[in-house]
Amino acid sequence: MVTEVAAFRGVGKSYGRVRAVDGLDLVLRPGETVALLGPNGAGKSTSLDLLLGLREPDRGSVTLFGGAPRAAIEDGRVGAMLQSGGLMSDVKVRELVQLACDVHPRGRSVTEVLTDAGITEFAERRVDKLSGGQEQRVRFALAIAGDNDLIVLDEPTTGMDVSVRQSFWASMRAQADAGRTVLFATHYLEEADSIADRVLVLHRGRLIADGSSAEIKARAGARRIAFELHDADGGFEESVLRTLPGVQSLDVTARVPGVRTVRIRTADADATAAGIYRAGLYPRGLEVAGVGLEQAFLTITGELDRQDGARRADEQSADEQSTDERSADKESVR
Ligand SMILES: Nc1ncnc2c1ncn2[C@@H]1O[C@H](COP(=O)(O)OP(=O)(O)OP(=O)(O)O)[C@@H](O)[C@H]1O
Repeated sequence: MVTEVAAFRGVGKSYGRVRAVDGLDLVLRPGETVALLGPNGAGKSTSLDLLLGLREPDRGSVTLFGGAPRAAIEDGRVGAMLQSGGLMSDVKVRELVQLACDVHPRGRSVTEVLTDAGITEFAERRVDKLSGGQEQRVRFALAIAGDNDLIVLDEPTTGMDVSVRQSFWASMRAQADAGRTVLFATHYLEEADSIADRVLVLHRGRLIADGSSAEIKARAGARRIAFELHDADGGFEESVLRTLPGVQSLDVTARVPGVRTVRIRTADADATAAGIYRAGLYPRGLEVAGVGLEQAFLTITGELDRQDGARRADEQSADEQSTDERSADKESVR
């Protein structure tokens, strides 16, 4: 029995000199709701195109349900909502959705699909009279027009305002609750955080994190500590705070006379808190909180950028050194 919904094995895809996907290894399992998160140009759309058989990898292999992506799509096991491609415009929403249900090998009832996508109220409207957000919901309806095992959505909430976005998330979650595997690409960390049970972070075509959003936040390691220091409890030097163990950044404000609010970002909240007391300070209203997914994401990608920068500098200095050595060799030959 195949227990993999999808698998990328050593996948690479370049456009000329741009490596859009660079050595991707990944398995999606049945019933997961997976967010593919990454900044612009990270390789999300290319990965989804490869998964759907719309592009061929230069290296490695991509399988869907253990076989070629196209075979799974022809069998009606996959529904997709992509960024590209227009909708047929001179038809009503209901007619378009009906058509999608009719041609799908495992088509569902049009009434059910309209309800699940939350578009019944504008089902009689012509497609070319819809707002951008409504159009996105119709695209979603087309992706769920059949009884698919996998639903792939590329930035589905682009163009939706906040309230529409939240009701759309409920529609996505309902698909996952019905046992379908859902893979969606997004820029919105909030979306990944609240819907996905697994978050994949792509950066420059590479998978740099894979876990629950809680695990990804924990990997970034940082915590925020906030408290007040009252002059009445004794004075303090800001340098004492700066040298506490684990401190990554420090912010001290004095909005009320005699009271300083201290905010610390730390790699080790326990050590920092112990250090505060050891320094003889009396922190009032001490709070410790984890960082959000956004901060975790920035920390992880920032670390990689620094590592890449350091590697490039090393490579450059190695190149310069070998050029120097070659020149020295030439000198000695002369
Ligand atoms: N058809 C193409 N021809 C040339 N380069 C391309 C093509 N499609 C994508 N790229 C490049 O490949 C890289 C990855 O692009 P991709 O669209 O997969 O990323 P993305 O994470 O989906 O970005 P976005 O969030 O902006 O949609 C980018 O540098 C992009 O400019």
